[in-house]
Amino acid sequence: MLRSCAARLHAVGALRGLRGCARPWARSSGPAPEFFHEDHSLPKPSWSKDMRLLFDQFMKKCEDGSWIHLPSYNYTLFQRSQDISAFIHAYLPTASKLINEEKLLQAKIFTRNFEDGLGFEYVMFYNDVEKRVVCVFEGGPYLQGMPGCLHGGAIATMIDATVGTSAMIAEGIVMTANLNINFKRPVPLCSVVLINSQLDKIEGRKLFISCNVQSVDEKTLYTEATSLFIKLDPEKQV
Ligand SMILES: CCCCCCCCCCCCCCCC(=O)SCCNC(=O)CCNC(=O)[C@H](O)C(C)(C)COP(=O)(O)OP(=O)(O)OC[C@H]1O[C@@H](n2cnc3c(N)ncnc32)[C@H](O)[C@@H]1OP(=O)(O)O
Repeated sequence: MLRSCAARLHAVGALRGLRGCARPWARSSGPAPEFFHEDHSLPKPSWSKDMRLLFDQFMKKCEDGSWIHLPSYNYTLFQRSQDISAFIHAYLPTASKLINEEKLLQAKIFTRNFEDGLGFEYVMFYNDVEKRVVCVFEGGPYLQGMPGCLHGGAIATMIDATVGTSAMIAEGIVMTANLNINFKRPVPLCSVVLINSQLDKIEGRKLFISCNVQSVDEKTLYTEATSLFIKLDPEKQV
């Protein structure tokens, strides 16, 4: 069990471009530039007290191995242009005709490219036995929708990132096919919330993952969501 979990996390690491991880579609290998390796899921001066407290609580749970802290980077999906190109041609051949590969070199994960404390601050933890990913998330002032509230698109983004991480850990290269969200209460801007995801079932290439967003004291249920992810099949020519 531990070995397969480690293998899947290794695969997620590969998706995130960790140094030394195998990338089966990659045509080249070699060291990545250092800036790829700053882990943005570690405490920063901009984090609130609640964010730090929850980070510490989950890190404590990691000590016996039941939970795993998932690192997070802000760089492009892959380290070299050949890798990007190989990935897109293997998995997204139809889309590849419309993609400007030069621009791809500037691509970054958009949740990780605001100045510290202004946008998406988050850290995720994974429990293999329970098939859960929990995200501790604080949406900064640049994510405002209605005055004083977090933009619904920002909430949807973080739900997608959380359930997407769960799907990638389970099955590797996946895409969101369906994301169904009920916004039940507005999320106060700059408050910390817990995004709890649960892998419900896998049927062939389909992964069903549910999710909720709660206040830190778990008294307020802000959002509920269900999602469907599809494991990409290179034979299908999406
Ligand atoms: C690789 C990532 C690296 C990331 C690096 C790390 C960074 C950290 C990131 C954190 C995580 C972020 C996660 C973000 C993830 C996105 O946001 S992805 C972006 C948004 N999604 C998209 O653009 C997907 C667009 N859609 C598609 O490309 C295609 O529809 C799909 C989803 C690939 C499926 O196409 P397909 O492989 O041809 O599947 P198809 O054979 O049609 O259907 C397979 C089955 O699924 C069912 N199905 C398909 N679609 C649906 C649907 N919408 N509703 C219900 N059933 C459906 C079919 O009915 C079929 O069922 P069965 O007949 O087998 O029972």
